[in-house]
Amino acid sequence: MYQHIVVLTGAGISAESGLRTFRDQNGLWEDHRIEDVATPEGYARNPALVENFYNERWQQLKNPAVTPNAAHEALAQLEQAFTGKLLLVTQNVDNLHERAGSKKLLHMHGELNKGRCPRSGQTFSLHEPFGPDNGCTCCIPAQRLRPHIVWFGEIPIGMDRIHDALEECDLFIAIGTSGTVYPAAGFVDIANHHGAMTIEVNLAEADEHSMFKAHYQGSASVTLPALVQ
Ligand SMILES: CC(C)NC(=O)[C@H](Cc1c[nH]c2ccccc12)NC(=O)[C@H](CCCC/N=C(/NCCC(=O)O)S[C@H]1O[C@H](COP(=O)(O)OP(=O)(O)OC[C@H]2O[C@@H](n3cnc4c(N)ncnc43)[C@H](O)[C@@H]2O)[C@@H](O)[C@H]1O)NC(=O)OCc1ccccc1
Repeated sequence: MYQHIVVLTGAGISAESGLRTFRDQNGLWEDHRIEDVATPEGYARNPALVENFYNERWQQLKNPAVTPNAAHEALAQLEQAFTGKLLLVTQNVDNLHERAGSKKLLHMHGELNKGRCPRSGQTFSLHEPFGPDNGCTCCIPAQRLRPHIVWFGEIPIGMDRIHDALEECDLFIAIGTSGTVYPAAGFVDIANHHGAMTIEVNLAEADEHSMFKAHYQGSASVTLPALVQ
């Protein structure tokens, strides 16, 4: 059977845990302009606006009602049970995968509960909201921590490791992602190009131009446990 699996997840896998997606109805981009809150230029223009955007999402993630769902758990169980190579690449900045027990995990777009020193690049766990008084401990004077998030126009994290895995994998599964943002949206092409089986799991029906060899329509928390058991 399969020897090397790469899984890619998007906001859809966390929707049933109560976290908003970006582009669905009532998505984050409905009441926030990408240019203002998810670009380095927007941050330079108005850091407080961007900090509010991430502080709100950080507070929501700390809400005890927000917990990993059956889809997160199914991936953690797959990692435990699978004897081959596996890499879980997430575009999500929430920590629901690691809270479900996933370890072979790469946050290609950063993490909500981390801040980064704009001068040294060092990251710090977030213990208080972003703001003018929340500075690094690696510089004198302390630098205002910026969200450890990959914004539009910035290079995603771990691209070499991801490319190596995509070129070797024999199974690529994409879960709860709209496939609208690159380079993540191009991973299926790389996997196909190397002869891998490519599967999409999404609430929406398959797009007619889909590059995936198989499509499972349904909610991640129902479809994924059935698929990976
Ligand atoms: C808009 C788009 C066209 N623009 C880009 O792609 C840009 C520019 C670009 C680069 N290459 C290109 C090529 C062509 C055109 C444009 C470009 N890309 C970049 O700027 C990237 C950086 C992009 C990262 C931006 N940051 C994010 N997130 C962090 C922020 C934050 O979280 O605040 S992107 C953000 O949107 C992306 C898409 O979101 P999804 O997760 O897919 O969520 P969405 O709401 O869209 O969809 C939800 C899906 O789930 C489904 N669903 C819902 N509920 C469920 C459910 N219950 N069960 C199952 N499925 C469900 C829905 O049906 C839907 O399909 C994700 O990546 C997400 O992280 N950087 C870069 O390219 O650097 C250079 C480079 C690259 C490689 C190597 C060297 C240099």
